[in-house]
Amino acid sequence: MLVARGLRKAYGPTPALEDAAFEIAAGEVVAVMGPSGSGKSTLLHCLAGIVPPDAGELRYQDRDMAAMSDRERSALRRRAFGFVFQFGQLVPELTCGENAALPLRLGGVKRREAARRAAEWLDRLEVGDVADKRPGEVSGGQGQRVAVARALAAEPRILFADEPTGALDSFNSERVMTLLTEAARESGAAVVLVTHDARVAAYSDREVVVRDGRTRSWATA
Ligand SMILES: Nc1ncnc2c1ncn2[C@@H]1O[C@H](COP(=O)(O)OP(=O)(O)OP(=O)(O)O)[C@@H](O)[C@H]1O
Repeated sequence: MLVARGLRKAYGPTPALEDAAFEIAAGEVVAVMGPSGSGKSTLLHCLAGIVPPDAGELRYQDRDMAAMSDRERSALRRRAFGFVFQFGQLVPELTCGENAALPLRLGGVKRREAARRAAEWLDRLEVGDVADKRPGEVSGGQGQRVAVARALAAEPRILFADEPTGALDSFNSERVMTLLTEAARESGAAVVLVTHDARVAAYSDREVVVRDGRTRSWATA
């Protein structure tokens, strides 16, 4: 579904990626691991078309992402990609239900239908009861589940998750990972999961380790 070869990216004199490779198939969960500063987030940002690599090949469903215009790339991100970050990044002025419906609304889905689909996903993530609350009124674990519901409600082909449980205790972390991977597998979405936590990586099918901007891949034990 997504294939990258020979990715390079430097921030000024600092190399972040040097000859990194990556691939992921539909329904696969791949953990990206490695020490702090090794290039994990940069790899995720390049794969998601957020940061343009300096060199290398990047193909989504056999389409060259480098050859796309900025507009095509952002349409692809909106339509086919979902995102979850360490801190849910919910919009504080909106209720959790409105937050979960937001990507659907931006994709042109009518308000009532978007609300219905968002509510279904909030229920699946066990946070249906906080739909009318604002993010400031819910716990970290609940907020993160809302963020996962928001990402999955839009039915992305690839979910990019950067330390999605980094701010959670171990109970919430395991629950969020279970719900996230179950939901992704059911919908056939691929998941690119950046984490430094081996317990989180254990939910993946395969691990890619980044060291000094270079990648190595193997099956999760
Ligand atoms: N926007 C930026 N401007 C300048 N340098 C950057 C930028 N983003 C990352 N870097 C540098 O690129 C290298 C790789 O960073 P990256 O964030 O990809 O690592 P990481 O493996 O995700 O780290 P962490 O686990 O600490 O989040 C580091 O040396 C970092 O300082």
